[in-house]
Amino acid sequence: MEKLRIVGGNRLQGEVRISGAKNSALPILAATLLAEGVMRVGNLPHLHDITTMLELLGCMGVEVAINEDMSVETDCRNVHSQVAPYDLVRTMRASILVLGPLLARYGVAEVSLPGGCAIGSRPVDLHLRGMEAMGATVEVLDGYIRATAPEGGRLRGAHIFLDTPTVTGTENILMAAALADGRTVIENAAREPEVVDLANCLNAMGAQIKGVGSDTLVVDGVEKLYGCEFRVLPDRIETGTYLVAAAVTGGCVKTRDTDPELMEAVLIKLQEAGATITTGPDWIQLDMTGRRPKAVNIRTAPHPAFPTDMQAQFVVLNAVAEGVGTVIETIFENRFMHAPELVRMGAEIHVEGNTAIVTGKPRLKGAPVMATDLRASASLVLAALVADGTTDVNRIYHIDRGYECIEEKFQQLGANIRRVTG
Ligand SMILES: CC(=O)N[C@H]1[C@@H](OP(=O)(O)OP(=O)(O)OC[C@H]2O[C@@H](n3ccc(=O)[nH]c3=O)[C@H](O)[C@@H]2O)O[C@H](CO)[C@@H](O)[C@@H]1O
Ligand SMILES: C=C(OP(=O)(O)O)C(=O)O
Repeated sequence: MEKLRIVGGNRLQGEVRISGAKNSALPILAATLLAEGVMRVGNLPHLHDITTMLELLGCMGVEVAINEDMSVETDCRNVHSQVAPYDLVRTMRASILVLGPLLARYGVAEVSLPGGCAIGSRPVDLHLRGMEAMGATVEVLDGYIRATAPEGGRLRGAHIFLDTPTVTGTENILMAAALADGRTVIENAAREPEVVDLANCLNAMGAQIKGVGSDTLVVDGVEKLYGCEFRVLPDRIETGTYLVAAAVTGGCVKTRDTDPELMEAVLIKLQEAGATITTGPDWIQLDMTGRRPKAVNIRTAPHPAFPTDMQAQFVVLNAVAEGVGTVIETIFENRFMHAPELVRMGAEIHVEGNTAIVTGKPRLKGAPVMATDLRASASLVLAALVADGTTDVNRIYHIDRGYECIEEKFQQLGANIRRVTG
């Protein structure tokens, strides 16, 4: 098994290129199922989850051509299956994103029910209720969601109120509504930049979506969507992770090909921690000038508030900061799996329910640690970068789901990090 071996203590300096956003690329690739003609998607990150999504599309009969610049071309002419099998869905929950497009375009979908995962139970009831509101018959049988469009094979527009602004739920309903008969209104919709990116892509394909970026999306269904060229937006979570790496090591890092407008809540907290942030249209630089960060209080909530996908990284920031920081996780019920591993590295963290109280220590100590989910893994890498001695981060397949070339990018910034086997 591969692991990352990190010797801590180097102050990170330099520039790093930010990849396309995983959480935008995945729904956009699923949306290619809706296109008549060839779709070309650019700025795709080189990640396991992207490979899994391409494999999933491939097993349904989508023809996928990968270009050297990591853009892909998809052609749905020969789609012969509307099944998302367990073996692929279990490795990537986001496979659920094919449900809406399959049902809208082909009138049927059979998608393995994604199970719970380390961070929480993560039900998909709101996705299913949305499809039912649009007239679909949905049943869960033998671990599979089996959904069928009403007679005539076309979903109907509907008024849908989401109990909670689910990100992939909003995306699934949006894709289904784009080809439905009539108007769909999605209220309490998620407003994450990745939902906006998908909506912009669908509109470029010929969809009629209004209210993009707000919590009320109005979709007038069209009969056909067409292929187009679309470039995925930059990954705000990858950007934030490299900025926190600079902050905890007292360094100065410029993230390139990113977008400061996507991450206001995170940048405000980094400034509160004592970092000097400068930005341009497509870059963000964080300079810590060798100082230790100050502890900050964090409360995760749907966009535009502080993102849950940056929570673990800020627990590490607080773990090495001056003072005490309170971190409240309101999105997922079990997203503090990094805390016990960080405690093994000398951090002082007390978790009670959805709150972690983190008392900063001047130093952490290297140790073998185990990653349990994607952002928890990233947080362990950040802790290792600042810890005394060597840390082995095990089970890094989680990291490879979400961070492109992580060791090369950190090496470029002066970190002592390498991938080892065994
Ligand atoms: C591929 C992708 O984009 N993943 C992101 C997406 O996950 P994902 O879309 O799975 O997360 P959701 O926004 O759906 O989850 C938010 C909350 O809603 C609950 N819920 C969700 C759906 C549902 O049908 N019923 C229900 O109760 C969930 O359990 C959770 O408590 O948004 C999360 C929250 O920003 C991020 O952490 C993930 O990185
Ligand atoms: C939780 C995440 O991803 P996923 O929804 O794919 O599990 C994440 O990107 O942090």
